[in-house]
Amino acid sequence: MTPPQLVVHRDKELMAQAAAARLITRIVDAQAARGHASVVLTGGRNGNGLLAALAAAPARDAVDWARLDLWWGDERFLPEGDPERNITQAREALLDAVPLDPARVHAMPASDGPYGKDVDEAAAAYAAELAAAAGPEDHGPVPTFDVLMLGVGPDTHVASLFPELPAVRETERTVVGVHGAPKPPPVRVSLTLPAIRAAREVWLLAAGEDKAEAAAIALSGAGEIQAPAAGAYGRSRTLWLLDAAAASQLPRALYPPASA
Ligand SMILES: O=C(O)[C@H](O)[C@@H](O)[C@H](O)[C@H](O)COP(=O)(O)O
Repeated sequence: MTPPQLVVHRDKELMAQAAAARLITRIVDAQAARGHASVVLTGGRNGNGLLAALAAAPARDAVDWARLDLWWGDERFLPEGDPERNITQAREALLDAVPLDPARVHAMPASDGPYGKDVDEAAAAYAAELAAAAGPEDHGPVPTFDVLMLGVGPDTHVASLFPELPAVRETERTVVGVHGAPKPPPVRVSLTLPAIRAAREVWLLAAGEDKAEAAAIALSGAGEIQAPAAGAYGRSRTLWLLDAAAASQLPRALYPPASA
């Protein structure tokens, strides 16, 4: 497990801009090193705020968008094009504005897609797509994502892994169907903790006072079943990107003195 590093920004706007700049650099570096990059997107306001900031950043043109694979950490199991689907929101915030290769945009299945209402089938299909994209250099049935982003819920959930629900206990499968999520909609598709941990870098985004308790709990040694965010870490880096409000309840020993 890579111990979390914390970066605290003054407010959520600055956090989104700085994270967008960081993501551009990370993608450009990965493309220079390996010819392509892979990023896992998250739903939620913070993730979409980052994408909108990226859309507005002039440096976005430094990215070779056609050599970028996009995956999702979770999806709300709703019909294609539903405004509540994470991909619909990501398209609006950024994806429609950049020249991506559609074959590299790995949407999670919709509830009116080939698996119909069967969310478990849909999850298995996404797991198969991930496995097909993994190469011999990867460590298992999931590609080594360059950056995997996660919003953090006030209850410490990440992706659609909610405290104590079966999905957060999954140790074998890489993608699961989620039933009865406390955040609407109740039916979702989610990467599991083992899939999340295949990433080189995991970035957790938390802004606002309603995230302060969750950040403090997850960063104070809580167990991952009770606090899923505590179980989200990357192979080489785990980065918490916070605004000052979300950092306000962190134990003093953790709070980076030079920031905010
Ligand atoms: O589908 C979703 O809702 C998410 O992927 C979810 O895990 C989200 O990232 C958090 O709930 C934080 O959301 P906010 O950034 O809006 O607080």
